[in-house]
Amino acid sequence: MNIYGASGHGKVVYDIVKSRNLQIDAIFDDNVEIKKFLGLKVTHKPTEDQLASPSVFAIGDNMIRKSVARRFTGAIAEALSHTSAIISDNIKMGAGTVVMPGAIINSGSSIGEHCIINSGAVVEHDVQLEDFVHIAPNTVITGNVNIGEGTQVGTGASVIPGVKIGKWASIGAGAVIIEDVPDFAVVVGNPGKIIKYLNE
Ligand SMILES: CC(=O)SCCNC(=O)CCNC(=O)[C@H](O)C(C)(C)COP(=O)(O)OP(=O)(O)OC[C@H]1O[C@@H](n2cnc3c(N)ncnc32)[C@H](O)[C@@H]1OP(=O)(O)O
Repeated sequence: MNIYGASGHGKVVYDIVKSRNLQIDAIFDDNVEIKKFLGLKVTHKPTEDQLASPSVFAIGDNMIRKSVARRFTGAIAEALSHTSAIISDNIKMGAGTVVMPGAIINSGSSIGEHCIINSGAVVEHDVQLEDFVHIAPNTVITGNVNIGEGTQVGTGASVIPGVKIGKWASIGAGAVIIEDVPDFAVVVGNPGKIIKYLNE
């Protein structure tokens, strides 16, 4: 398979692929200045043959990951998880999603495409995450929470049961979310308060 994104996030995705004993065929990156990644050659213009092998987008920024994924013409990898992650059999996970070391995803949850469930994050039962969501390291999403497309929940944040968070919102590191969050809102603190809205 291929890793698209020769970045810090890409290094952790590399470890996931290695933990599964999968073969890495190529590393892609749009930045022509990046020539090497963990000792491997970086490809800037993939060939048709390379595009036939499934790719995972190792790009931490949700908006950039979406734009790269949407214009990509090659095969896309199935969801990929580190062997140390604990994932219920009773969940759905879309293509391109990555689950980092030590993360937990419990029964009844549904994870969209190209999401990141980062190191040590907990996604409890019956959670629904739309595409391109990032749950940052050590964050806790409790039961029956819904999170819209492209939202990032910052490291160490907690979301109490049943809360709905809109699309392309940004939850600050360490925030405690106890009520619904609208689309594009930036929320920080305990209890979480809206400080601004991101430009649609
Ligand atoms: C493997 C990995 O590395 S995954 C990476 C995961 N990434 C994260 O967890 C990052 C989470 N991001 C944050 O917490 C950011 O601070 C954000 C998104 C909430 C806000 O970022 P910005 O829009 O740049 O806001 P900015 O830094 O200008 O701060 C605005 C105000 O909010 C406050 N603020 C920012 N973040 C927080 C926070 N997490 N908790 C409390 N207050 C905060 C600032 O102190 C500032 O207050 P002031 O106006 O009184 O001075």
